[in-house]
Amino acid sequence: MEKFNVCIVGGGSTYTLGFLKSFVRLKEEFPIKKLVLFDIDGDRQRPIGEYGKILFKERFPELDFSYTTDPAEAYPEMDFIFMQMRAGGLPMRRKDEHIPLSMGKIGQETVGAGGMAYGLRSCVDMIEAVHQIREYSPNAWILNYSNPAAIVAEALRREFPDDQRILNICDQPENIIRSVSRLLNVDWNSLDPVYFGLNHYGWFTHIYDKKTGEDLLPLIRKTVHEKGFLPQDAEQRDKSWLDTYGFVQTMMEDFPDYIPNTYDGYYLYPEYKCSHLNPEYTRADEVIDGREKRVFAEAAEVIKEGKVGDRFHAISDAHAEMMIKVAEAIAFNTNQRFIVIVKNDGAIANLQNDAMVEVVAELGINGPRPMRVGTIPQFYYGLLAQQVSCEKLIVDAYYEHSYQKALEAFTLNRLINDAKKARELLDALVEANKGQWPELK
Ligand SMILES: NC(=O)c1ccc[n+]([C@@H]2O[C@H](COP(=O)([O-])OP(=O)(O)OC[C@H]3O[C@@H](n4cnc5c(N)ncnc54)[C@H](O)[C@@H]3O)[C@@H](O)[C@H]2O)c1
Ligand SMILES: O=P(O)(O)OC[C@H]1O[C@H](O[C@H]2[C@H](O)[C@@H](O)[C@@H](O)O[C@@H]2CO)[C@H](O)[C@@H](O)[C@@H]1O
Ligand SMILES: [Mn+2]
Repeated sequence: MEKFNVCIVGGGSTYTLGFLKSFVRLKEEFPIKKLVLFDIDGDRQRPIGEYGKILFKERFPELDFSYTTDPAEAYPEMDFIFMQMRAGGLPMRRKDEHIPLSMGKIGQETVGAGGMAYGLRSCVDMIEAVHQIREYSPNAWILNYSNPAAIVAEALRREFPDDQRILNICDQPENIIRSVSRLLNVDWNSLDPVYFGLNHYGWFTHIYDKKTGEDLLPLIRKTVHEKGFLPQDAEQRDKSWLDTYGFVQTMMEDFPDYIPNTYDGYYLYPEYKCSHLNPEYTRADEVIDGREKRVFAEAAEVIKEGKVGDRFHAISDAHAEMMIKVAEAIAFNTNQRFIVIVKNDGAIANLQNDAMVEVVAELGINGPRPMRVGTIPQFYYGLLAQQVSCEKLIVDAYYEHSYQKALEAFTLNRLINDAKKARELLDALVEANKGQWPELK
C-alpha cells in the first residue's frame, strides 16, 4: 500500500499531540512513512518533537519522524502538509480578544475586530509559508485550518489562483453534527447534512438519516427545545465552550428554520454576547492557563519518564482524526463527504461567485466536488453578503496596504457596525500589531 510523507506546520501547536496519537491510531487507514514537525519557535517545537520520538518508538517504530525549525528540512518531498500555525501566537490572540472588549466590542479569536486583526497577520504569514512550501514540494496537498480560515482562504485564493491543491477546512460543522448525534443518541456517521455559509458563519438546512432519507431537523429542533445543546465531548470542555454550545438553543428559538453554527451567536446577538464576555479574562487566557499548560506538562512528563504509556489512551481527538480522514479521502480517492471551504461558483446561487463559502463536498484525489444548496433566503443572504464584503475588504487591505479598506471592513462588520468605533478599534489594533501587519497607509 502507498505510504505518504506528511509535514505539520505549527508543529508546536497545542493540537499536535492529538495529531501524533491520531497518526498512530489511523496508521492502517492513512499510512505514513515520514512525518516532520515544523515550527518557527524552537522552544515550543522541541518538547512536542521529543514527545513524538518517544511515542513513535513505542507504537510506530518504522515511521521516519523528525522535527525542525528549518523549512529546507521540513518541506521537500512532501505529499500532505497540515497547516495549523497561529500567526502571532496565543499572546496576540489575547490582545485580539482583550483590546476590543476593553473598548466595548466583542473580542474573539476569529470573528469581529479580533478576527480581522488575526486575519491580517495570517495573510502575511500564510502567504509566505505557502510560497516556501511550493519551492520544495510543488505538488503537495496543503490542508489549511489555520485561522481565521475564511480570511486565509480568500487570501490564498487570490495569491495562488491556479493552485488546485490547497484545501481550507474547519472542524466546527463536523463538531456540530457529532453534537447532534449525541443529542439523538445515534452514530454521527449515520447523519447526512446539508450546510451553507462562510467559515464560522453557517447553517444546516437539513440533517438526513443516511439510511432512510428522513430529515431529522424537526426532531432535532424539538429535542434542542426540550434538552438544550451540548458539545459531543462535553466532559472534556471548559465552561465557556459549554455556554457557546448551549446558546444554540436560544438561536433555534428565535430562528427555528435551520441549525446554526455555534459562531453565528456572535453575529446575531453582538450586544448580548459582548455583555457576557469578561474583558479581564477571555478564552485566550483560559487556553493559556488550561490546554497549553496541560499539553506542555504532558510533554515534560513523558520526556522525564521516557515513555508515553497509558497517556496514549487518555483522550480521543476528533479534530485531528477529521483532518487525517480528509487526507485519507484525497489520498485514496474515497469521495467521502466533508464540509469544506471552496470558491462559491454557484454553490450558493444568490451569492457572488468569488466568495469563499463552506458547503458539503465529495472529496477525492481531484479535490472537492461541492454540492449546490440553491438560493438561500433573504435574511441569510443579507448576513452573508455583508460578511463576504468584510472579509474581502480585509484581504484588499493586506494587498493594497490600505488603511481605508481596513476601515471599511471594520465599519461593515456586524460586530462593530459604526464608523467611529471602527476607527478607534482599528487604530488600537494597528498599534498592537506593529511589525506583524503590513504597514497600512
Ligand atoms: N479551523 C479549525 O477547525 C481549527 C481547529 C483548531 C485549531 N485551529 C487553528 O490551529 C492553529 C493552532 O492553534 P493552537 O491553539 O494550537 O495555537 P498555538 O499557538 O498553540 O500553536 C500554533 C503554533 O504555530 C506556530 N507558528 C506561528 N507562526 C508560524 C509560522 N509562520 N510558521 C510555522 N509555525 C508558526 C507557533 O509557534 C505555535 O507553536 C490556530 O490557527 C487555530 O486557530 C483551527
Ligand atoms: O478556543 P479554543 O482554542 O479552544 O478553540 C478554538 C477553535 O474552536 C473550533 O474548533 C474546535 C477544536 O478544533 C476542537 O479541538 C475543540 O477544542 O473544540 C473546538 C470547538 O468545537 C473552531 O473550529 C476552530 O477554528 C477554533 O480555532
Ligand atoms: Mn474553525
